[in-house]
Amino acid sequence: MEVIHITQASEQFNKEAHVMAIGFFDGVHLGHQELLNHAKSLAEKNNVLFTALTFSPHPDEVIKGDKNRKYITPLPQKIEKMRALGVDKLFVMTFDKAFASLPPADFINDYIINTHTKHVVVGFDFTFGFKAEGDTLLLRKQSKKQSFGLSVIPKKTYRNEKISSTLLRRLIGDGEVDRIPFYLGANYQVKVETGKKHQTGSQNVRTLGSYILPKAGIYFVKISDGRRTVQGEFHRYAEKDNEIVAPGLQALHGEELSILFLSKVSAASVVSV
Ligand SMILES: Cc1cc2nc3c(=O)[nH]c(=O)nc-3n(C[C@H](O)[C@H](O)[C@H](O)COP(=O)(O)O)c2cc1C
Ligand SMILES: Nc1ncnc2c1ncn2[C@@H]1O[C@H](COP(=O)(O)OP(=O)(O)O)[C@@H](O)[C@H]1O
Repeated sequence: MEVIHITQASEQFNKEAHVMAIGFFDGVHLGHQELLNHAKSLAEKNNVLFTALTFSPHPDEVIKGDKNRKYITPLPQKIEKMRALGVDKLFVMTFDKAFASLPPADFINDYIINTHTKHVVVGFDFTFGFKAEGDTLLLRKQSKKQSFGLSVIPKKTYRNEKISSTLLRRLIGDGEVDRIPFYLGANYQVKVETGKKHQTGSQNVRTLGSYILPKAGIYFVKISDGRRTVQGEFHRYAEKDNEIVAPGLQALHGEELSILFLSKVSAASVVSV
């Protein structure tokens, strides 16, 4: 997969025919996966490239000044998930004030028509352009006038709730990590770097990226250094460095580990320790 960072609002960034999925895609959850898989099968059927257009940072960082925004998948992890789903080219558009003020019609001309997009795939609630004035109805109208194909993916739900990055952020924040796989398709994973070891056997860790972390508490996790995976604990503190307990894993200072959140240790078992 090729990753193409775009910073110029009307730069010509692609010359080959392609089917393009558009969205922010934080988490690349099961709703996003359905959309991306649809784009992939259309691209394969038509023998053209499968591409995705995403943004960085999140529009809210620019529009609402939400500077310390946390993500389910910071950009490097989103890139890895896109690669795994078979995206041929990933366009990462820098979301800045200039881009945010682009009228919907200009977005269609500069990013869909001028980049040789044969078909666009978005979800039912996709919005775009200045003040988010563009929607799927406008895209449908323009797709007929400007001769590009359009698929609008219906809402994917789980137990009558829309699978969304907002819901996932809430579940992670509330520590309900055992419910994450129903929406994300996998357990929640974060990358950390190890720090100081304590005599009790625990070790400080700091996240490698702007991840959302579950609320303070103790979590059952799987910890991997890329060679070995062990079951352990993640101790999430509100006011001091987070720690892991990873029996059998001899992590040095400054090692990169991945943490897979399985469940929250129950309040009762915390008390009995
Ligand atoms: C060209 C362009 C301009 C945008 N301008 C605004 C804006 O002025 N205000 C806003 O709230 N969102 C704006 N957005 C963000 C979109 O409404 C939307 O959040 C973004 O395209 C990601 O779509 P998704 O959330 O469906 O993945 C803009 C998006 C694009 C592509
Ligand atoms: N549950 C879902 N079902 C269908 N499409 C979805 C779903 N969730 C998001 N999408 C689509 O995926 C793209 C990215 O959406 P985004 O806003 O990043 O996700 P979310 O709504 O989860 O925050 C958009 O085109 C959006 O309409």
